[in-house]
Amino acid sequence: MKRQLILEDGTVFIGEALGSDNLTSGEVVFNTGMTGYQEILSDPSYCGQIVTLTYPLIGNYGINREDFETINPFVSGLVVKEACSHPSNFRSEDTLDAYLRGRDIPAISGIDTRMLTKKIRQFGTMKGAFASIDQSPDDVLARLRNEDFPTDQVQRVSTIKPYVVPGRGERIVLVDYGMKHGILREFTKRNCHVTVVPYSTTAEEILKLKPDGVMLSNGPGDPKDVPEAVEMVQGLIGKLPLFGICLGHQLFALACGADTVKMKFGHRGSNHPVKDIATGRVYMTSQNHGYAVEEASVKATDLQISQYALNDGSVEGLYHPKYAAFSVQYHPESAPGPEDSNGLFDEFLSIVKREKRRERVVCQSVQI
Ligand SMILES: NC(=O)CC[C@H](N)C(=O)O
Repeated sequence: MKRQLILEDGTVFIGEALGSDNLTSGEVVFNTGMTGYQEILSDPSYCGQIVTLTYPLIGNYGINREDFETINPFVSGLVVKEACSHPSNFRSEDTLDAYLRGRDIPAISGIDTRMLTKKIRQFGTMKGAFASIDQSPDDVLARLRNEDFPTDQVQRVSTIKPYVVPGRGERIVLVDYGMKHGILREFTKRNCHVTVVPYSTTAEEILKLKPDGVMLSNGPGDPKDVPEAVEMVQGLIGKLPLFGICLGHQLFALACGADTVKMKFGHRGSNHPVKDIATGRVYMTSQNHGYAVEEASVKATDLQISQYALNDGSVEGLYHPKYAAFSVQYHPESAPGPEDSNGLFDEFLSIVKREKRRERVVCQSVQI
């Protein structure tokens, strides 16, 4: 069965229907990873977006139990050149099409994804909608042009209640703005005692939990749509060690007085080179973001830039010179992608332990 993908600028792609028949709309973005479609589909940061995968064959290793980044996906749709219907992998339990249908995610295959990607690169990300073959593109366009991007994505994807993943190590509060489970895995792998809390948790509530450190997760949408999170981060800086990833990095920047901007087409892929200024080392990183911290705005704050993207020079890392707090725009938990920067979790935990020791020394001297 044929299906249409209609872009806000009037471009109409006709391809084959794939996945659910629940025809959605969303922001059309592209990801250049050669593998990792299962992690991409289940990354909550794609909430409200239709993801085009530039690698031409998708679904060839199927869908398995282990590679999900969340159980309930939030992506609005998927666009591929060729969808494989007969996957071959020892872990495969489902086809891409069956997964998409089961999770009510519409998709399209058989369109010129290179042309679509070049359009987005040239004109920037834009809205798009799936439509059945008999729908008039003009009607769909009229509806699409009147639609606003939602601003409540973080609220939609965050956990409703706090929950604990017990461990004998450091006590970490993980603020869930749309957390990829890879982040949780990194902490549990290191024996941490993790309390996952909703996006709207206040600084006071977090301090009451007496954690040793706080992790600000990734998440969908514009960081400026979650002012309560910025306020919460402001209430924690200097009181607890902080580590921010992606949306968490942007919230940390806003909390310190820097600004964020929407990028033309963002960074989404598994091979984005990032340079660390202090060491000169280049890391290949996994990325998925459409906003970035504006470099000029950082200069007016206490923050220091630690890393830059080599492709476009945008800010990729920040740290606070006075307090134990740092952040990165990319994904050190990878999933999918390279694990070059995985050591950042160890670095964070060694900062957490150092701060705990320092506090103990201060407490002992106060008692004396
Ligand atoms: N992966 C993320 O956390 C994305 C952050 C933010 N939603 C952006 O697109 O820039």
